[in-house]
Amino acid sequence: MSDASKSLGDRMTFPDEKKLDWAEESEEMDNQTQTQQPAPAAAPEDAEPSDQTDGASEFQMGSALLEPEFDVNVKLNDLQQDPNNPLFSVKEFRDLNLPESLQKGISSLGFTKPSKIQERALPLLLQNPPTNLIGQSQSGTGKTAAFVLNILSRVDLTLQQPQALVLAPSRELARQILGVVQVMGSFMQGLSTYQAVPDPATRGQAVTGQVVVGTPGTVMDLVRRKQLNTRGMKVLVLDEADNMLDQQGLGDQCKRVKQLLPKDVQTVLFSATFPQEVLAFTALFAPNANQITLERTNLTVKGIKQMYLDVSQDSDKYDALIKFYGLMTIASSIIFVRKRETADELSKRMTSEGHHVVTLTGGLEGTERDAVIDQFREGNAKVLITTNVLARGIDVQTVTMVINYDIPDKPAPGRGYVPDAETFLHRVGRTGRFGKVGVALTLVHDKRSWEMFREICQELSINPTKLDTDDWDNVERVVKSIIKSGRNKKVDAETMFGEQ
Ligand SMILES: Nc1ncnc2c1ncn2[C@@H]1O[C@H](COP(=O)(O)OP(=O)(O)OP(=O)(O)O)[C@@H](O)[C@H]1O
Repeated sequence: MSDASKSLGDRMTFPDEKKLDWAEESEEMDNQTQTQQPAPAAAPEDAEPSDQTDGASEFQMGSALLEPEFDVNVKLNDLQQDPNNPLFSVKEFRDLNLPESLQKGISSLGFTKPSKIQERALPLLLQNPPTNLIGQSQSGTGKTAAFVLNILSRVDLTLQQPQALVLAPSRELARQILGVVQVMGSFMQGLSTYQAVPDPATRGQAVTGQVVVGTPGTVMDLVRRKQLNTRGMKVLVLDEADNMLDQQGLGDQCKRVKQLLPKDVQTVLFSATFPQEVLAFTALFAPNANQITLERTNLTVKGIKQMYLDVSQDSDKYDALIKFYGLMTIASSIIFVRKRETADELSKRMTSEGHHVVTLTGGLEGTERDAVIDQFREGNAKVLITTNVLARGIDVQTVTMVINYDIPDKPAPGRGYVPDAETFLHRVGRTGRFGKVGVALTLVHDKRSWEMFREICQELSINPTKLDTDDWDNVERVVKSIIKSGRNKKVDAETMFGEQ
């Protein structure tokens, strides 16, 4: 029996009781369903969105985790020929009726064929009169290009006023999306953009950019101070929409912003996750929307190889992490922790031992955050330690490993903290992007963390491979073979996809 085909029970056995600290801690689219609503005869009245919110807010190992570009291209071609893969499409970009300038923009980004979400969402987005859309597809499958192409095809270059607004949950994601707008629109003569994130340098300026991308709080401030005129807005996009609408503060701001836009604004919501309870009120935010949704069992990205390290206690996590890094070459990696303090502590410790790491948390100033993420994107720093602030949307192609140093959790009314499968999925989705292979490593250190991880795995139908810290040579062998199986495009379906 291959490792991949063992049952969850076989592969996720309880850690050795002797090692446990039992104390509780304080702290594809063939399966993708597409529902097309008939286009409303007249623009629908904006329903008041529900206020039902939940509160919250070159280490070296035979270069195992360094992918040669050629390999990746060959594999991408193969994946895009496989009808069961989210990157597959029947159509070519030229079949999507996009203007010549955008075809050039697409080529300049190096895209040859659309992914499924692009192929399916774009015809729905581009139809007239415009209709709302709720679009779901796995992490790293090209949702950004889908909504950016719609926006750019609707911008009237003769009008120097804001016409489209994209809201994102973090400063880094807003900056990244703006970058895509700029490259994709680089052949649209006269296109102007505006980055609406906290920035003392632009305070007080009137916004004239045709495409505005920002975070909800800053956009709200700009509208309130009458710097951003919303009258000419034709498209509103919420990226990571489930997260935006599910959080008390962010959700309220998004709703307020929407109320200030023209009633017939095309509302577009994208995410890799739309939990059932959130879908109900996203539908109120984007009434009569066409919907492209995924079955819960299809949310995981097959190229992301799931593993876990079972250590004895919380205080052993650090040594295990360092040992793991010592084994291999990792192009770039992201370590997710629960709290800022852990990020700072980990960073101090790793730095003092000669590792080059950078840290990004909500505790930094905007300009510091920009400097850190830019350093990481440019490859000047290979290890990024962060909190959930960067769990969603961030696209850095060189990231071959994501580490869950702490297992993601969320508050649940009356139940304290419960495992957060959505955040897990978004975190690990920072690797394995658009057909690349990546590794997601989760650290488990006691009964509670093990149970949380098991719940997440069950919810997402993940069958992770256990790495035994008693035998590091074997860890190296296991990791190598798992990655190799993901790389080899000729491996049988079970070996490649059977484990998740
Ligand atoms: N058609 C395409 N061909 C090749 N590469 C593409 C294509 N579309 C998008 N990409 C690339 O795929 C990567 C992931 O795209 P994107 O960031 O839009 O994913 P996403 O679906 O929004 O993911 P997430 O859910 O994590 O936000 C980007 O680097 C993007 O440039």
